[in-house]
Amino acid sequence: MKPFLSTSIFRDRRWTRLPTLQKIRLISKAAENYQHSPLKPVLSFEDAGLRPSLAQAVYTAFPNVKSPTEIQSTLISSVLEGKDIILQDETGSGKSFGLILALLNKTRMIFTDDLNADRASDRPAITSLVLVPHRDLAFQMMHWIDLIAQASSDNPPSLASIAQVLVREGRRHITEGLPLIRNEPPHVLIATPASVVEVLREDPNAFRLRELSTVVLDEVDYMIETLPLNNNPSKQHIQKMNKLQMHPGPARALLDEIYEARVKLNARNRQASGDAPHHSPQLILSSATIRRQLKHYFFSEKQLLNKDVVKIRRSVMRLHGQDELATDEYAIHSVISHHVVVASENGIVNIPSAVSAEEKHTHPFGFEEANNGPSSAVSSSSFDRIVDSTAAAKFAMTPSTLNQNLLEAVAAVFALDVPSVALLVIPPNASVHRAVYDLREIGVNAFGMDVLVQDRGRSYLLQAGGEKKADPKLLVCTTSSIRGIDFPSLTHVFILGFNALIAKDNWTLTLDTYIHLCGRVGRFKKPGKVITVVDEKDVSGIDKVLHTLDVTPVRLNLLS
Ligand SMILES: Nc1ncnc2c1ncn2[C@@H]1O[C@H](COP(=O)(O)OP(=O)(O)OP(=O)(O)O)[C@@H](O)[C@H]1O
Repeated sequence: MKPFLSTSIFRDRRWTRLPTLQKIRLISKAAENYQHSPLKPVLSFEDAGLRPSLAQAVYTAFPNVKSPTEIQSTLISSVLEGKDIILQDETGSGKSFGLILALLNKTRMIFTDDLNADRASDRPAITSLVLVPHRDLAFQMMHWIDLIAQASSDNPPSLASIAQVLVREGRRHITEGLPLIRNEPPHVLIATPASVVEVLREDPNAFRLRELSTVVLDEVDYMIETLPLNNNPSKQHIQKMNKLQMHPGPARALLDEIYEARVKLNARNRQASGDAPHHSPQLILSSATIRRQLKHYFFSEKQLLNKDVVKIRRSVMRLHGQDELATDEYAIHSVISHHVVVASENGIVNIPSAVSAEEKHTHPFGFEEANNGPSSAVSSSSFDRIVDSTAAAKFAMTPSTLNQNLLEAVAAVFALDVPSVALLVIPPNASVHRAVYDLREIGVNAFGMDVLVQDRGRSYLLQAGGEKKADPKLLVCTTSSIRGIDFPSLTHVFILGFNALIAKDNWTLTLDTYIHLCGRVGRFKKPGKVITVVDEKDVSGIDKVLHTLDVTPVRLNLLS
């Protein structure tokens, strides 16, 4: 038998042949025609299809989780029926959580190897591969699974055989986790696409992708880059398209590899009779923001999906045309209040277009009591643990590239308004270490976010309350590690350097970035504040984003 991946990009780095421009221009009829699945009524997790022992462990591990949402009911039963799924609902509605439960419930894949005529041996294989955009989301999912396994009363197997994470981690070589995966293949492998590609390049037999039962792409639109559909593309647009096909990125490359057979079958069957049957592995795409261009990629350009895909969605905020739900049903309009602070040498003020909270009828916040006075001073010894002393010495000698007026503004609002924990999101190319250093220099209790470290994120993965703490924390991260992160006790998101988040020539992407950043609060309809801190030249940019999303900025009274 031909060794798996022997002619693939993982070994010799040859890329798939470029589709013609004409093909790219075709807008799929299949993508336009497929139907939404009717949502199932909310019953219990057992009724949705979870084993009673798994459902019981979920109730014990997550006391707030009492029954599935409509979306989760429909999702769990569709996953268990083996259907391809597109899952789209607003941020914080429980998509990832529902997915993990459904995957844990799937039957474990076991293969029988014929060692010789007399002896056959059963070999457990990886049942589901969950692809996520960054390591923190992988570890967050792993944490959920760990809690469920611990709460399980039916003597579960080792955690490693239930789930493992494969991501790039500091100086650790990516292949270091491989022996464990080989010896004890997990039921669910959670990985970033880049780490799977990297491992398979080094060892094409590291794991058998063809034996997978399910492949999930959570935050799919972040991992599969697509360009807006354009029937009259400019030269520049065509150049970008060609570049994307020459350098497809790890998620695209991995899907090409896993679904090679399905793509061929679909192409043949569509020519013959219009649609193809399912071909394993089951493919699940999930995000709050799945736009037309991405569907076009899966249905037309790659022919990975057919119209028999199950589309599960409740509320999708459309950027063009009519929304399906009343505006106040979206968390972004109802429970999240949006603020824009303009910082300059002269101080900080509200954006001119902001209205008062009374005019906006904002949701009353459960954390009204302001934390007056500056946040606790940071001792140099605790500082050394967070930014190592060599880095600190270097930072002290070099000017920061971060705008200090903006940092001062964050520090002021943080000190006056944040009861327990807030997130500060900085542009993808900015240094988290440097931002933490600069913030600590002005007295802010800042940490680089890391869900593996207790006081930098791990302890916030479960806490529900937004109660006032003596030493509120500011967790700093970049836009590339924010997707899907769920800190139930988070009340504030600060966004810095908004200009760097504006995607030139891709307005939808800019809007989606804002939607996901502010989606860290307002989760499961809990109130939260998003505070974008800009300098004067970026006022019109953020105004345009808010206006397009039908969001009215609210004045922060503490500035007046
Ligand atoms: N049925 C439920 N009842 C109560 N809480 C739930 C339920 N399902 C999920 N949650 C909680 O909702 C929170 C958000 O879940 P999750 O991260 O899965 O949302 P998401 O839709 O994937 O968000 P994003 O789009 O930002 O990735 C989690 O804290 C989870 O524990």
